[in-house]
Amino acid sequence: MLLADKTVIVTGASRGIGRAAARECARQGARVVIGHSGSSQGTEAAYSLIEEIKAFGGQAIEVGGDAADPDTGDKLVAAAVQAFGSVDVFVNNAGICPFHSFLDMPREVYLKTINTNLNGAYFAVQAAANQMKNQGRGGAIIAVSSISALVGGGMQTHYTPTKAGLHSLMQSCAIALGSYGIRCNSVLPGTIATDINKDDLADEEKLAYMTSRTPLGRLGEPDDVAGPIVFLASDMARYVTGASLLVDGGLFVNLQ
Ligand SMILES: NC(=O)C1=CN([C@@H]2O[C@H](COP(=O)(O)OP(=O)(O)OC[C@H]3O[C@@H](n4cnc5c(N)ncnc54)[C@H](O)[C@@H]3O)[C@@H](O)[C@H]2O)C=CC1
Ligand SMILES: C[C@H](O)[C@@H]1OC(=O)[C@H](O)[C@@H]1O
Repeated sequence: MLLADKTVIVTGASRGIGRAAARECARQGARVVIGHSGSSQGTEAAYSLIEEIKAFGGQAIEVGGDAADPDTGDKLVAAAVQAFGSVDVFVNNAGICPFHSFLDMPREVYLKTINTNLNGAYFAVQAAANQMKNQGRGGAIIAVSSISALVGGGMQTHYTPTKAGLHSLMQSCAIALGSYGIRCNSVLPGTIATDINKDDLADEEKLAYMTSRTPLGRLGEPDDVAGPIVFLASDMARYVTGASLLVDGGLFVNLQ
C-alpha cells in the first residue's frame, strides 16, 4: 500500500475529485481527514464516505469548515493530530467555479471565488506545513490546480487566476519548504465531469465540443485524478517537488 501509516487531509472531500482522492488514499492505507463545507449536505456526504472507507477496513474522520476562512486549515490540522497524531499529506482540493462573464462580474462572486480557491488555501497550506515541520519527518502537499492555470476561459476570469495562483504557490512552497523535506506539487485536471460543471456541460453542444477536444476521447472522472494525487503523496514521488502534473486526457496539447 502506497500510503500506509500516513495521515492525509483532503479538503472538499465530500464529493467529486476530493471524495475520490480521499477514498483512494484510504485504500492505499492512509488515515484520512475528510474536509467538507460544514453544510448539512456536506456533513451527510462526509459520513457516507466514512462508512465506505470503514467497509474496506480504513480509518477516516470528518471536519466541517468554510475553505474561505483562514482558520479552517488550523482546524483541520488540529483534528488530524488529535485523531491520528500527525499530518503527513495535505491535499488542497476545495474549490468553486461559478461561470460568469467578465464585463459584469459581480464583486461578491469574484471575491468569493478568490477567497475560497486561493486565500483560504494559502493559510491551510501554511497550517499543514507548520505541523509537518514540527513533526520533523517531511511531508507532501498537493494542490488541485487546473489546466486553467495555463490557459484562459472567457467565463472563468475570476477562476483561472486562482488556479494559476495555486500552481505558483506550490512552486514557491517547494523552495520555502524543501529544506524540511516537505514536497509541494500540483495536479492540473482538464475537464472532469463533476457537480462543478454539471450545469455548464448540460449544454449538449458544449459537452460534445469538450469531449471532441480531448485526445483520449472522453471527459475525465474523479477517479482519474485520484491516482495521480496518490502518486504525488507517496514515497514513489520522493524526488518530485515543485512539479505540476496535467491530468487532462491530452486536452492541453491538442492545438490541431
Ligand atoms: N471538475 C473539473 O473539470 C475540474 C476541477 N478542478 C478543481 O477540482 C477541485 C474539486 O472540484 P470538483 O470535484 O470538480 O467539484 P465539486 O463541486 O464536485 O467539488 C468541490 C468540493 O469543494 C467543496 N467546497 C466548495 N466550496 C467550499 C467551501 N467554501 N468550503 C469548503 N468546501 C467547499 C465542495 O463542498 C465539494 O466537496 C476544485 O478545486 C476545482 O477547481 C480543476 C480542474 C478541472
Ligand atoms: C469547471 C470547469 O469545467 C473545469 O474546471 C477547470 O478548472 C477547467 O477549466 C475545467 O473545464
